[in-house]
Amino acid sequence: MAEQVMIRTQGTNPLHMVDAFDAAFERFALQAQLAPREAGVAVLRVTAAVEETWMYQLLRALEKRLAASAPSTDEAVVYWRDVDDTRVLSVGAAVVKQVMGPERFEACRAVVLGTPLLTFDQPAVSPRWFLGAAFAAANRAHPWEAWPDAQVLLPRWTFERRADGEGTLTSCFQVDPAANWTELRETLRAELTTLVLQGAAAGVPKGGSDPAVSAREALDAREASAGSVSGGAIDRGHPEGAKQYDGDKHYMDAVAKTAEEIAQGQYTKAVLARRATTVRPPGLTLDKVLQALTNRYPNTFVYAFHGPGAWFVGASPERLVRVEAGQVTVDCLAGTVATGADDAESEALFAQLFNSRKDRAEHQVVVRSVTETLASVLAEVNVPAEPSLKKLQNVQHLWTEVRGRVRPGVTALDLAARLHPTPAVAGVPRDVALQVIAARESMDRGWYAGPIGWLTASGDGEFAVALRSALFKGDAVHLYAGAGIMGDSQPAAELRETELKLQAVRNAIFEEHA
Ligand SMILES: C=C(O[C@H]1C=CC=C(C(=O)O)[C@@H]1O)C(=O)O
Repeated sequence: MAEQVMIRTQGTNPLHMVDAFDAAFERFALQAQLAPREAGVAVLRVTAAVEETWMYQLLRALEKRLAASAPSTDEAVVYWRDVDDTRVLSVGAAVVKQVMGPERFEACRAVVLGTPLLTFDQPAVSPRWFLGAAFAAANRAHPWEAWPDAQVLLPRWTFERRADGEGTLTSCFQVDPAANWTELRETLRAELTTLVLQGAAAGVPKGGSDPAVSAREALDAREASAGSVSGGAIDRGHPEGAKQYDGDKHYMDAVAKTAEEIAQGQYTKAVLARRATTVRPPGLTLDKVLQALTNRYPNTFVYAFHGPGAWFVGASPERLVRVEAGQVTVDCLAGTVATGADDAESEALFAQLFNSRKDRAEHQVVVRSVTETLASVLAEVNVPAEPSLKKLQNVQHLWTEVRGRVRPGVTALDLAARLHPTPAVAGVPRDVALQVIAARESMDRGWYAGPIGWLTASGDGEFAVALRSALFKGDAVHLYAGAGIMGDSQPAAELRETELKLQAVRNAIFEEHA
């Protein structure tokens, strides 16, 4: 039996999760049979020591498994790490809905609020639903073919670890009054055991560490260790892969034309983005990329969403909205300058940014629009008089944190749907900016600059704007970045700015070559 096998780890034996879950399941099944209810999704949560290393290793094993399956396989896997350093890894789906069309957020909301959840815990457990969405509901094009306009997901397994080390395992699964509890228990137990062992096995340091080693082999290999995440070797022969820019000249022409129209007073602001495609270094695993992103950009949301044949990965500095117990927080992020070689240079550069008329105007457009959008749905809105600094490893931004109190019944998703797309990624007026973007970018943004994050049926949740992101598809990595264009924008400067932003993910990919 799995629980009798010693899995040697640096921390806690991850198999304890199976026993904790099993005991909770037994209690749940008993209560459910005593108090039969309608069909719905059962929610079980147990306290569990979820090791960070094990999470990365499980992700590595899952990536390997998904790469070996059909290219269209869109099995749900989400990694999410927030600015408070809570890390979440979810696998599988109890409920998943992919939505196309402009009513996508309403459709997702209906799924979340309309799914009956069964829990006997007090207070009731309100599990995280993950949601990811494209920048625009549009015909998807390369490299986003087959990706939905939005996807909402109630994971089957969610492993969570907070910064203070507290961890939980949450399981969601369909039940009905006629459920065969014995069978269900066996099925879930076997699934969880496989996941736990896949995570442990991905760290086995035997002869080059093959993450594909199966759970069964891991059981046999009693030496299994959940130790270091040394990962696959990166081909040092390709320092930056075959770098290929999809049209620098095209981008600068688009900026020039847009700035001219803005200077003529046709509209106020538009954010133009571009894509750069690079070759994925052979042997590079996503867990390494996520670790590198977290180390480099600790004050960002680090994420990985698995979708049809690809992974959407990034480290976003911008919170679209957070709702927690009625408190709302929204980031306004716009206005960018490079980080200097040392603190003094960084401060001097930030002072330039702070005093730049163009950047302050670009920033203020976002603050005004966000404040106006929130005014009608929040009971109270607080806006600092001046922007402050959001400093990242490679860039610095003007940042205003808007706070408020939500009116009853308004959810994090409602606010995200209203705010998206903010002028930090679209422009002002919104409809004109969206037309300019569609006409000038000549690419599909896909999920870049869309809202990604989580919500619960009780209305809490947190969404980031999916910036500093890349789509990992086959051996290609498609990186995305944009810049806010104003009437006095200089094409070469905006190109440089997007280049700095593209480096966020590129540097994490190639850091092994530094
Ligand atoms: C559109 C992006 O950044 C936004 C967020 C911060 C600063 C921005 C800027 O200065 O243009 C953008 O509004 C991106 O990273 O692709």
